[in-house]
Amino acid sequence: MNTTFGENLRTTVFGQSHADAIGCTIEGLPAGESISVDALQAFMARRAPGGRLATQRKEPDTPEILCGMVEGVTCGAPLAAIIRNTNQRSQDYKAIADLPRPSHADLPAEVKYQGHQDVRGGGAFSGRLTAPITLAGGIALQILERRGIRISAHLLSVGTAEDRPMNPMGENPEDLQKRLSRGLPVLTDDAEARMTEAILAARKAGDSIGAVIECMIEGLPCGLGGPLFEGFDGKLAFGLFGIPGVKGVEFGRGFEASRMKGSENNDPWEISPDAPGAKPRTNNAGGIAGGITTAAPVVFRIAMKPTPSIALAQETISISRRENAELGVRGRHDPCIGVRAVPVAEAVAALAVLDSLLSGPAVLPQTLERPSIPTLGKISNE
Ligand SMILES: Cc1cc2nc3c(=O)[nH]c(=O)nc-3n(C[C@H](O)[C@H](O)[C@H](O)COP(=O)(O)O)c2cc1C
Ligand SMILES: C=C(O[C@@H]1CC(C(=O)O)=C[C@@H](OP(=O)(O)O)[C@H]1O)C(=O)O
Repeated sequence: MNTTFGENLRTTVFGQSHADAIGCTIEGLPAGESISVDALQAFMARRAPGGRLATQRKEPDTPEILCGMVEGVTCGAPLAAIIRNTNQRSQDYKAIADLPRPSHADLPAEVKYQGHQDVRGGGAFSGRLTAPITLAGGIALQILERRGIRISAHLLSVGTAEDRPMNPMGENPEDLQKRLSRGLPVLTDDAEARMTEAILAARKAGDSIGAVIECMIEGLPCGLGGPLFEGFDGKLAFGLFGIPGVKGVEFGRGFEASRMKGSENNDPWEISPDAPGAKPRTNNAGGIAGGITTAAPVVFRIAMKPTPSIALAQETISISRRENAELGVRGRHDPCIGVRAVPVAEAVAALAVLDSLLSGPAVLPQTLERPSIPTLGKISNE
C-alpha cells in the first residue's frame, strides 16, 4: 500500500482500525517550529468519535509524538507519532468477513489482497485512519497559522438541509470562529437544527445520510502551484480524495461554472495595495487560476457519501457459499461521515499548503541567504 501524501512535506499514514495503534510519519518538517500538543489534541477532538451524531466507538485519540521534536519544538528530523486504538470490537466484523458490505472496501480489498487484508473495522480503509491525517494536518496548521494562513471548514449541507455558503472573498475571522464552535460546524442556527434532525432521523431509520463540506483557505500568497500536474488544485484534490467517503471535489463555482458565460464567470483583476499588487474583484475561480493561487481565498467543496454500513437489509454475496445473500450491518457506525470529516478537510488543506510553500521559489534570488551559527547553542535533556 502507498499511503504517502506530499512531495516536500511527506506524510505517511499507517495502521489499521483494530490494530494496536495507528499513526503517521512526517518527513520534511521545517525545524524550529513550536508545536502545542494541547492545541493539537483539541483539533483532533473535533474529529474523534463519540456523541449522538457519531459512531459509539469511544477513542480518546491522544497523539503520542515519538520523535522529531525537542522540548516542544521541531528539530528537522522526521516526526513519528502514534494514536493507540483502545476500543475495538472485532466480533462485529465476523459476518462481514463473509458478507462484504455494499459500498465499503471489503470486496475489492478481498480481491486485491487475496484475503490477507485486515477486515476488522475496515482495516486500513477505515475512516479511523483520518485520525493520523488530522494529527499531521494539525501540526501543519499551527505552522501556517503563525504566518497568517487560516483554514476553516463547515457543513454546507446534510441531505437537503443547507447552511449558507461562505463568502468567497473572505469571512470575518472572529465571527467565523464563534459560529463554527457550536455543536455542529455550521454558520447558521437554523442549519444546525435541520441537519441534526436529518442525521437523527437517518440513524433512527437504520440508514445514513450524505453531506457536502465547504472549506476556505485565507491568507495564501499568490504563486503556489503551477501548470498541468503541478496545479495546487490537483494537489489538494489528490489529498482530499484520500479521505474515505469523498466522492467529489470542486473549486470556486465548480460544476456550476459549466452552465455560465465567460462574462459571468470571469474574475476581473483590479489594482490592490496588498501583495502582489493586484487581486481578483470576484472569486468564482476559488482562488486558483492556471493551477496557481491568486491570493484570493482558496474555496473548495467535497461531497461525502452516506455511510455505507447501515442496519437496513442490503443485498450482497456470501464469499464462502458463492451465492447472493442479505446483510444488515450491526455495530457502531457514523450516521453521517460528513460531520467528523470537517476537520479532516482542514487538515488535508493544511498539508497541501505547507507542502507547496516548501517547494521553493520558481525564480532563484540573485543573492542567496547564508545562515550563520546561532549565537546561543541549545543543550537539551540536561
Ligand atoms: C471520519 C470518517 C468516519 C467514517 N465512519 C464510517 C463508519 O462508521 N462506517 C462506515 O461504514 N464507513 C465510515 N466511513 C466511510 C468509509 O471509511 C468509506 O466509505 C470506505 O472506506 C470506502 O471508501 P470510499 O467511500 O471512499 O469508497 C467514515 C469515513 C470518515 C472519513
Ligand atoms: C473509530 C472510528 O470510526 C470508525 C470508522 C469506520 C469505517 O468503516 O470507516 C467504522 C467504525 O469502526 P468500528 O466498527 O471499529 O467502530 C467507526 O467507528 C474513527 O473514526 O475514529
